[in-house]
Amino acid sequence: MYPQVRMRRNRRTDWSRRLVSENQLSVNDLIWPVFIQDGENQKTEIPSMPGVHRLTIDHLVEQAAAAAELQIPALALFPATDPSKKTEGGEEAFNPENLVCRAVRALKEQNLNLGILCDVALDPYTIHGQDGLVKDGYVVNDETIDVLCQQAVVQAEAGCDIIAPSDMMDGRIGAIREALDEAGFQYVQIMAYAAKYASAFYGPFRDAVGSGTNLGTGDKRTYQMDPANSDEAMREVGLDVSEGADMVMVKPGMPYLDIVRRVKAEFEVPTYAYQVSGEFAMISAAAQNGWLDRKKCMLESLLCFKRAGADGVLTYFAKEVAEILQAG
Ligand SMILES: NCC(=O)CCC(=O)O
Ligand SMILES: [Mg+2]
Repeated sequence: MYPQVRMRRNRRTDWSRRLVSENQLSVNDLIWPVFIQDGENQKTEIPSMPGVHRLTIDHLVEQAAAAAELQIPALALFPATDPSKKTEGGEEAFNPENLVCRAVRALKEQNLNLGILCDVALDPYTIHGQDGLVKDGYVVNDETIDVLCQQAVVQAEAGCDIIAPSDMMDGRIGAIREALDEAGFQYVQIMAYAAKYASAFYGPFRDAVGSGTNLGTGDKRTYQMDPANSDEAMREVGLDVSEGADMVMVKPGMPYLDIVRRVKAEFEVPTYAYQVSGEFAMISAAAQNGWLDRKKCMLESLLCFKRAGADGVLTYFAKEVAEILQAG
């Protein structure tokens, strides 16, 4: 067709590039994961996530107000549990006075226009670092679900807006939906970690919440998905949607954009990607070395989630990106 067709014609000027642009990143696409710890007026640096800190509740409240001001729609809370509170059965998960419930109540008191998302899984609370109860070396499904339902209900009681089961037990979405409804929380949303892979990209997160040392040389391959699989992700998402998930998530993000694309195309439900700690660490570390442009790579990686079909992204860059987007 050349020279009649010249693809470069539309790319020649800034205004034309903007005119033909197919996707955009907006502040409305961001969910900000935040690490929390016990204590007062403390921030603890996470060495494998440069610039990210674990915050005590007072600092969390400040950061949440800043996030709401920037119009970030939601925050996801991740507690670093005091090791003395970890047990074989993870009972601290359903203690209404646990760190995450206290943090949610403190945030809700502020009446911010900001959704609060809490994970449901036992890994922050167990000695072995697994997401469920362990019997004879195996993470047992149905017994775990009973505990997850209790955890979901105490989090909803504290004021959590979005319950996000990240455990990958079979059947937990339906069971948690029923438990929430029975407890009177018909309007608490569920974002299912529907296609969560057994990934090596979670390393820095486990440093941040302190579950890595508990997990040791263990892994989560009997419940999280094999990175080799894609059809299986469609079955997982289909089940979670049929059990009542309001939104679904694919995790990790960048190496799994094909999964995001398939989920959005096949199910047409609100679909999110989690740009996980290892992805954050890669971009941050390369930028610190002067090997990548931090701002450009951050924005490009997030735009690409949108192009793949994600309706939003959980990203540790959320606040930084929101500041850039709001500045125009
Ligand atoms: N359930 C939450 C996570 O496991 C986050 C993983 C990460 O950011 O690496
Ligand atoms: Mg599943």
